[in-house]
Amino acid sequence: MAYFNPEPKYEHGDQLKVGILLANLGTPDAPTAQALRPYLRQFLSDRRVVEIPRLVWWFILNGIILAIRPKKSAEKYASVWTSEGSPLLVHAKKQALLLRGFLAQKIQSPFTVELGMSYGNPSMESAIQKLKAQHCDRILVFPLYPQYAASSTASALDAVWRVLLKTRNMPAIRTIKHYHDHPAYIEALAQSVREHWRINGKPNKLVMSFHGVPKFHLLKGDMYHCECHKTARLLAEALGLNQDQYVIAFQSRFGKQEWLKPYLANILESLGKSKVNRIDVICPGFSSDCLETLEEIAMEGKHIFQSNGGGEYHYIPALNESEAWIHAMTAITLENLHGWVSTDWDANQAKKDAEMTKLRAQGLANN
Ligand SMILES: C=CC1=C(C)c2cc3[nH]c(cc4nc(cc5[nH]c(cc1n2)c(C)c5CCC(=O)O)C(CCC(=O)O)=C4C)c(C)c3C=C
Ligand SMILES: [Fe+2]
Ligand SMILES: [Fe+2]
Repeated sequence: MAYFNPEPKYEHGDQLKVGILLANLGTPDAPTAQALRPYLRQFLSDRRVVEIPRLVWWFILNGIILAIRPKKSAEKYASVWTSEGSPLLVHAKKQALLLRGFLAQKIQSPFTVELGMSYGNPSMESAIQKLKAQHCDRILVFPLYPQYAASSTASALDAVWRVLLKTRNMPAIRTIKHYHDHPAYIEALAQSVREHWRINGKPNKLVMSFHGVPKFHLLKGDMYHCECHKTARLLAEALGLNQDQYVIAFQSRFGKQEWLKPYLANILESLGKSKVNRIDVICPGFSSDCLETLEEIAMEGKHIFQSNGGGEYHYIPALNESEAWIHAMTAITLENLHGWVSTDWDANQAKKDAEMTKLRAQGLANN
């Protein structure tokens, strides 16, 4: 079998395009143990996700985790699965469609948008092949993680590089590292909170929960923790919250190692025990609702808080397809496409420049 992927047929004169590759984590194909096993194997074999010596980890993964977790996780997935499929994939597909539509209002040169996942389907390979088939010679990779983490953002990029290693005619590549402090992203979050408060009134505390990672990632130079804190501070500022009105927490601890603290479960337990009347929980690091938000936060989190004596518990949905978020995605994309596409701004500018040139030639303009 050939090592390199076949190149699409190219005729002289075929139009070259810019490709925008939305990259996300991925999800199982079905909420069943059979579908969970290959998904979890691929996910948990990623060295960026689990950094335990390979041989030791091989025995733990195959002997213990893949024997127990698929069934347990499948039950959790079944509780959030929709008629259209896994929430993560359903939202990611809609975001890709909407982004294409919003960009079409702004970009005047040929472009396209595809979605690729680090684990599971649609794979990064299939996404890049679709871009190549449409003659994309320049690709912007947009990982849908606001805060950079080696275990999420860099894993998505690794998946892209693995495909490119087998590509003969390499496209030019640009990548977006993060957008944790982008004003349009912060504003999209703030708008979703304000809208929730307009309908439901305000809570006693806003809990901002981020996906956790092992603590040693931070100690070894992964700045994810700092970026989560910056997002939280900017969101609190946008909402006019003082430090007593919000708290930051990290969720989804996996395994026995120490992870980033405070753990969400401990925060919810102590807020419950303090008999707090109402808390709202938002997950600013998740651009789409998924297992981690709909099951762990909206269901499990509520149970922890209320079984410890807490009152009302509101989960504020992820940004999903909100207009402000698609606007933010559009802004972030356009900022990273400078020089690769012509926008309506460029076209207007070109028109103005042409008019000025004409006026100057006629001696009518002074500057
Ligand atoms: C084993 C360690 C894990 C690290 C490190 C990790 C980092 C990390 N994950 C996300 C986002 C998501 N993770 C999701 C599911 C999920 N995460 C882990 C483990 C680690 N994640 C597992 C084993 C699973 C699978 C589900 C389960 O069996 O519990 C999801 C949801 C996917 C879905 O289909 O809905 C997301 C999203 C980030 C952003 C991150 C690092 C910052
Ligand atoms: Fe995770
Ligand atoms: Fe989790």
